[in-house]
Amino acid sequence: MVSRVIPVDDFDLVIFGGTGDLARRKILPGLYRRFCAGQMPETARIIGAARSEHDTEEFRQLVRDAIREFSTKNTCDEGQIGAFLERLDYVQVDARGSDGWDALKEMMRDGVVKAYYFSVAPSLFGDIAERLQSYGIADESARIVVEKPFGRDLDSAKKLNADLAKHFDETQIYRIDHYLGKETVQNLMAVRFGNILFEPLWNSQYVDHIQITVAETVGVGGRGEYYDRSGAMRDMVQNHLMQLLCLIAMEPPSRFDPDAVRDEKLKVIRALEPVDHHSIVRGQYEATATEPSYREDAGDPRSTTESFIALRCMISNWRWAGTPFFLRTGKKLKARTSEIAVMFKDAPHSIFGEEAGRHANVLSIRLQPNEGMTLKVTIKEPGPGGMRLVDVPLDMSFAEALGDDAEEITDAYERLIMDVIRGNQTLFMRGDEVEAAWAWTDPLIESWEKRGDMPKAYEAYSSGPEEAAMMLHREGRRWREIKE
Ligand SMILES: NC(=O)C1=CN([C@@H]2O[C@H](COP(=O)(O)OP(=O)(O)OC[C@H]3O[C@@H](n4cnc5c(N)ncnc54)[C@H](OP(=O)(O)O)[C@@H]3O)[C@@H](O)[C@H]2O)C=CC1
Ligand SMILES: O=C1O[C@H](COP(=O)(O)O)[C@@H](O)[C@H](O)[C@H]1O
Repeated sequence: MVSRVIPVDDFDLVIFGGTGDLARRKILPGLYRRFCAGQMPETARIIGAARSEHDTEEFRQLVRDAIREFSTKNTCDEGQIGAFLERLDYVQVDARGSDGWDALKEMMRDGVVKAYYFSVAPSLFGDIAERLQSYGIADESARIVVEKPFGRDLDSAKKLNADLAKHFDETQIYRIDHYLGKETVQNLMAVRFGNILFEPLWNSQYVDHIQITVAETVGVGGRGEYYDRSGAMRDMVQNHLMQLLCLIAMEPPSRFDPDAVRDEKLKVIRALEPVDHHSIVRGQYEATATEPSYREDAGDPRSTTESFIALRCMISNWRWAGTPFFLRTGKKLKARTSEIAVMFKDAPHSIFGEEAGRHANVLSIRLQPNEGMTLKVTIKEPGPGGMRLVDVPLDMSFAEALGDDAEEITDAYERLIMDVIRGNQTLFMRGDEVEAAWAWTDPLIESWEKRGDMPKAYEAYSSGPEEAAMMLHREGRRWREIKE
């Protein structure tokens, strides 16, 4: 299978925070891969902009080092790295002052797509947006890309939206949620809406429940200070897990276009019921013999922030009434795996008698690692032993299905940046979606804060606190195993 790479229009992309961690780990290596894939026009340019002083050569060296360190799927040689670096420039800019803005304006070309990636602390978003306009650097076709976290509650998100809206139209604002750029997430829409097979079963009549798991093996060391102010709810649930929930639960949009898709996602968020405290389990990882506990990583021996959370959510609409959605995410869990599992109901009547046991179909959608989908189906056990039933997987690993092209599965960031250049907002969050997501999460957080609920301790590299397992056991269900 040969994938087609369609070059994007010529562009000038400015990365504010071009020397920072995210730019070095994700954005610049991602752009380099798009360059290698032939998606970047000959004259496209990338301008790093940050506070520290560098000349262009120093910035190029920083990017060369970043590509070598972080470009895992590196299929290019040093010659190509050199050719890519030719596209790079650097400008020293103070987001809060006047230094560098005239120089940046001088560097921007007319007649090409202008994109500005705000890979800086959110407290600088408003300052940069304001200066892009007051220095006449951004025209009405320019795009801005803003990173998470988009606020820490409804009020701060509203303020951020209002600050950006003073200078940019909503059609120019690209709020990144990198989970939306993951290959399988888009495949989820292709599978749901490109096949007749699943959609008739996609409702509470046939689906017993849905599990969304994003498990990480890493702890919060190194990001402890940021993380301790956020916790798993703000860091992962309010954005990534809710976006996955929306894509699984939404009604078919009339078209695969930005507003049609985002309108449907918004309806899901607005239909989410409040979650009471019996349906939330929060946890913190313990120390191992050699590694610190969450509280040590966070630098606060009394921290009540959760490094794990599990929730039971209900959606109040005709399609999903009665079907629980279980979400869970956490650090230092047993394996790094992200999966959506659609757990279908048992067949209404077994013609094979009680001894055949109970069998239910499961559709597992794996985001990472080993992107792919597995449908567990029931068949007759091979051999002469009579009508005995077994469950077997119908497995579609994207790597196997795509053969050599599996290498070409693009990383979320590179896909999303190319969408920005193309002017396609489908995989970006709209302002009202972000606000609706905070409107749902705020009361849950306030409720556990008011109650003084303490997170449960869990053993590092386990499946999380026992209480999370109990939450499902109480109703005769169980979590899927966390495994790669
Ligand atoms: N790192 C990550 O894995 C992730 C990060 N994010 C988000 O991405 C954004 C960037 O994060 P990250 O790269 O980690 O942050 P870093 O602290 O590593 O980098 C910050 C960048 O901002 C620049 N900067 C700081 N102050 C100014 C200023 N006054 N004017 C101009 N530039 C300035 C810094 O320049 P200099 O170095 O020259 O001072 C640096 O390039 C944040 O919003 C973060 O929440 C989101 C998801 C993951
Ligand atoms: O946004 C974030 O995501 C990462 C997990 O991303 P993944 O693509 O590696 O699954 C998470 O570690 C981080 O805490 C969070 O801010």
